[in-house]
Amino acid sequence: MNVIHSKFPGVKLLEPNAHVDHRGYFMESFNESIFQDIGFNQKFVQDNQSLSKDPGTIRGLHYQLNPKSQAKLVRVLSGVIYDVVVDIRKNSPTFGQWEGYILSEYNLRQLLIPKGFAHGFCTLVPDTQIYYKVDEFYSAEHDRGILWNDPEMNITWPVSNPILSNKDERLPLLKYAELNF
Ligand SMILES: Cc1cn([C@H]2C[C@H](O)[C@@H](COP(=O)(O)OP(=O)(O)O[C@H]3O[C@H](C)C(=O)[C@H](O)[C@H]3O)O2)c(=O)[nH]c1=O
Repeated sequence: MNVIHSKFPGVKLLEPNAHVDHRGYFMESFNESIFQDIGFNQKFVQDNQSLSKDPGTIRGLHYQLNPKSQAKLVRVLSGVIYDVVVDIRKNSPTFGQWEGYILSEYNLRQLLIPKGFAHGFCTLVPDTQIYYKVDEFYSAEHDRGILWNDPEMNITWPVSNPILSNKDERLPLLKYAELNF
């Protein structure tokens, strides 16, 4: 597993070792020992999967409030996404800063996102399916979000008129978001 560090301590891009042969490839898509080796000792308790039919779909930016905040391990089963994290830890020197990464069925990259970050992605091709592990169960009452195109965050998305859920269309700006990290 190759580990690529990001601008945020704790946010890491992971490149699994794919064993390629004439049939295709095999890889260990998750191995707990590797996460212990990189200092991630939380236990994943829930797996999620979503399909976005059209390119230019943005899901996010989402997070759960403490005590139900979630670390996430995101990967792409099929398709390509531009995956974005935003530091929402109020006392962090990088509060409100973001970074984006291309995850795809081709680069097999996975993104490890610790608690304290909002997460969202934009699909770049049709029928993109993502699969991600979280270390805290879903809690609708702790589910929060930040508007994708908040001008202060100024995220450079690959689309300007995305497909959004009704919920995501009405998310607050970061400065009005409820945060307790
Ligand atoms: C997240 C979640 C949702 N749901 C239900 C709630 C809604 O009735 C339905 C769709 O939920 P939502 O529109 O929040 O799904 P996404 O827009 O894909 O949100 C997710 O995508 C962004 C990028 C994330 O990082 C979050 O993990 C997650 O919020 O599934 C559940 O039953 N369990 C869950 O864990």
